[in-house]
Amino acid sequence: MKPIKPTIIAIAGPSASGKTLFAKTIHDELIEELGESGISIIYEDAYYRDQSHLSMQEREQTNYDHPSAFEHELLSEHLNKLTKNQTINSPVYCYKTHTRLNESKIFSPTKIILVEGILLLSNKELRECFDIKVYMDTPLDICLIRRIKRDLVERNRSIESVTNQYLATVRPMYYQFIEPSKAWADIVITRGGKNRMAIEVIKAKIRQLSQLPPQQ
Ligand SMILES: Nc1ncnc2c1ncn2[C@@H]1O[C@H](COP(=O)(O)OP(=O)(O)O)[C@@H](O)[C@H]1O
Ligand SMILES: O=c1ccn([C@@H]2O[C@H](COP(=O)(O)O)[C@@H](O)[C@H]2O)c(=O)[nH]1
Repeated sequence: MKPIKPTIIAIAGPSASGKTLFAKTIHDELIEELGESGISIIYEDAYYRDQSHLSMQEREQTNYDHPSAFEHELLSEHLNKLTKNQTINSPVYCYKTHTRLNESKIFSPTKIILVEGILLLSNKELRECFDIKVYMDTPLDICLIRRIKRDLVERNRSIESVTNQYLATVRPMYYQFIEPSKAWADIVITRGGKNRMAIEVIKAKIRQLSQLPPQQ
């Protein structure tokens, strides 16, 4: 029997808008039903360019909110392979050292692939890989509060480094690249990663797609 072509769903939007929480909630609530080969998540952040050739001071100056910080060409190559039911070796990124780890993650195609990241809809090649494009439209001030809390606890940051980075790059790049990319979205979600109705709507669509017979 011919394997089903994976359906790729992008979840884009500003940093700390709830993309990860939204994707993980959908994944965790469907994994038992769909099984390991049914649904998985890929993170755009894993495709930040390696910076091990730079000093720590130089890495701290990088604009991580500009499209050039990502190896989008590798991500679109990987998504194209997955749609052909090929396995990929996904990079692993570390926020604390701002580098890729010396390891990769073997990632096998699943029927549904959720891809989450800030700049997924800003890149034409990537957009062409997505079957459904979702944008988390959480107000920027709410995102900032959540980002401060998260980055202090999970990403080894000080309040000063989070606020400096926010003013220097996060906020301007949001207005230049992320907010305009909303125009490409099929579905715009308000109120972040806990919007229960939005979670249920996407789950229902995934269930419907998962029941389709193999394509001829
Ligand atoms: N609706 C919400 N209410 C409260 N906290 C939330 C909500 N959505 C997300 N968060 C929290 O905000 C932080 C950032 O969310 P996250 O999903 O990591 O955002 P993103 O992946 O868009 O950067 C996390 O600590 C998460 O648990
Ligand atoms: O080394 C790094 C890499 C990324 N960032 C920041 O992360 C966010 C994107 O991740 P989210 O999970 O969507 O928040 C982006 O805004 C970068 O500024 C970083 O600080 N350091």
